[in-house]
Amino acid sequence: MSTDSWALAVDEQESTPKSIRNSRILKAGDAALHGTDDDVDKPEEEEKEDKATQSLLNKLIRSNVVNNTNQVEVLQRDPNSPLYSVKTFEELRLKPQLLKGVYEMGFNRPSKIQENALPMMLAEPPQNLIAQSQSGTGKTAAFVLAMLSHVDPGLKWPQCLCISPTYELALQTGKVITQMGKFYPEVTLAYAVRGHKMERGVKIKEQIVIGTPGTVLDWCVKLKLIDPKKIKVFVLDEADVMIATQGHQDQSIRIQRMLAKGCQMLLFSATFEDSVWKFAERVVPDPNIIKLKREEETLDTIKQYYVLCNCKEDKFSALCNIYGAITIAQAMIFCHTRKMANWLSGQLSKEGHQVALLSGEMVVEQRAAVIERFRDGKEKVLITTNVCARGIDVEQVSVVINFDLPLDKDGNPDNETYLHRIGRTGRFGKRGLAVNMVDSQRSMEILKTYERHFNKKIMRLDTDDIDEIEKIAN
Ligand SMILES: Nc1ncnc2c1ncn2[C@@H]1O[C@H](COP(=O)(O)OP(=O)(O)OP(=O)(O)O)[C@@H](O)[C@H]1O
Repeated sequence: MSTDSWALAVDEQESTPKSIRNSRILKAGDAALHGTDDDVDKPEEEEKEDKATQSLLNKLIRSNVVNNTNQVEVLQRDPNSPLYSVKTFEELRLKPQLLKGVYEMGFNRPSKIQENALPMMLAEPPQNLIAQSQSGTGKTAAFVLAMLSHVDPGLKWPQCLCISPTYELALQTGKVITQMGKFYPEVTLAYAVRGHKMERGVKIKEQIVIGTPGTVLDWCVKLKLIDPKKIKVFVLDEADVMIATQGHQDQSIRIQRMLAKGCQMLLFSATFEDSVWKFAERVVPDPNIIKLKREEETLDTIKQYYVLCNCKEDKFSALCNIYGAITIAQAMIFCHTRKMANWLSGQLSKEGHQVALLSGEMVVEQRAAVIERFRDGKEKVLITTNVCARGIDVEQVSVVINFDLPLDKDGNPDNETYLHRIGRTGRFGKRGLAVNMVDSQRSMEILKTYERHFNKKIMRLDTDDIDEIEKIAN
C-alpha cells in the first residue's frame, strides 16, 4: 500500500467513534431525551456500543483505584532473577519531582498491580511487560510513571511513545501525564492525534508523544517528525480496545517494527481473550507477564424476589408500593428498552422522585455526568438500560430492580448480565436486595432459569401486602 493510501485509511479509522461523532448536547424537551424517536423501543443491545466509549466512560467517572483482593500472577521472562515488589513509592527511588507529583495526586501507596509492575518497568536494563488487569486498577498511572522516569529532560526529542485506541482516550492519558509531571516542567508532551496538523520534517522537541496509531504512524513515516529509533519506551495502552478497531492492530505492529531493538515495550489490557494475547505476543518480545484476575461477583449476600405483574402500569404500582413501604437509599432500575426507561422516568418524576436517566443517545460526557451525580447521591434512582450500565460499578447501590429481566440479543436468559446487575464482589459484600418484575409466562420461565443457574431461591413478593414488603428490608 502506498504511503498516501494508508494515510487516507488511517484518517478514516481515526475519525471520531460514531457514538461521539453523532453527539449533540441534549436539552430538556429534546425528542431524543423523551423517547419520541422511532427507534426508542428497540432493545438497546441492538445498538452497537463501542469498547472505547465504555472505557472512556469508566475513566471519566472513576475517582479512585479499584481494590482487588486477588493475588497478582507474575510470569517472569527469566524465572531465576529475583522478583521485586514494592509496598511504597519511596522504595522505587523515583526522582523527587515525580514522587511529589504522585503524592499530589493523592496516591499513598502503589496499587496491587503497581506493586509488581513498577519495579519491573523501572528496572535496568529495561524489561518488556504485558500487563492485564481490569479497568481502574492503576495501569495508566503505572506506565505514565515509568515513561516520566525514563525521560532524559536534557534531550529535546521524543523518547517515550504511547499509543491509545482513540483521540479521547489519548487525551485522558495525556492528562495523567500532565498531572503526574506537574513538578517536572522540563518534560513536555505532544499529542499525535487527528486535527494536530504538522508540517513535514518539523522536529518535535517534546520528550513524550501520545497518540492514536494512524497519526503516530504518519508522524514517524510520512512526516518524519519522530525518529522511532530514538524511542526508549513504547507503550501500547488498552490493547483489547485497540484490536476491536479495524486496522489499528496492523498499524501498531508497523510502529513497533520501526523501533530500536533495545526499546522497552509495554502493553496493557483490561481483558485477555485469545485475540489480545496473540496480538500482545507480536508486539512485545520476551515479555514479563503480570495478571490480576477480576474479583468474582456473587449472589450470596443478595436477597432476591420476584413480583407478578400484568403490564407496565402494574409494575409501576408495585414499585411505588415498595418505595412506600421501605426506605431505599439508592436504587438502580433496569429496563429493556429506551422507551420503557423514558416512560418510567416520567412516571417516577411525577411521583416526586429524584430520577436520573441514563440513555443510549447521550454523549459519553453526559452519561459520565449522570453517573457522577448519582454516585454523589444527588439523585436517588438511576434508571437505565443494559447497554448504558455495562461495565460500570456504582458501588453503593443496595437495591436493584429489574423492571424488565435481562435478556440477550436473541431474547434468551443472560446469566452474566443478571449476575453483573445484582451481584457484588467480595469487598462490597454488603447485603443487597434485588426485585424482579415478572409480567408473562415467558418472563417467569426466564426467572426460573436464573434461579436454576445460580442455584439460589428467588422468592415471591406480594407488593399489595405492606407488612410483607417491610420484612424484606430487614
Ligand atoms: N496507587 C494509587 N493510589 C490511589 N489511586 C490511584 C493509584 N493508582 C491509580 N489511582 C487512581 O485510580 C484510578 C484508576 O487508575 P488508572 O486509570 O491508572 O487505572 P487503569 O487500570 O489504567 O484503568 P483505566 O484503563 O480504566 O484507566 C484513577 O483515578 C487513578 O488516579
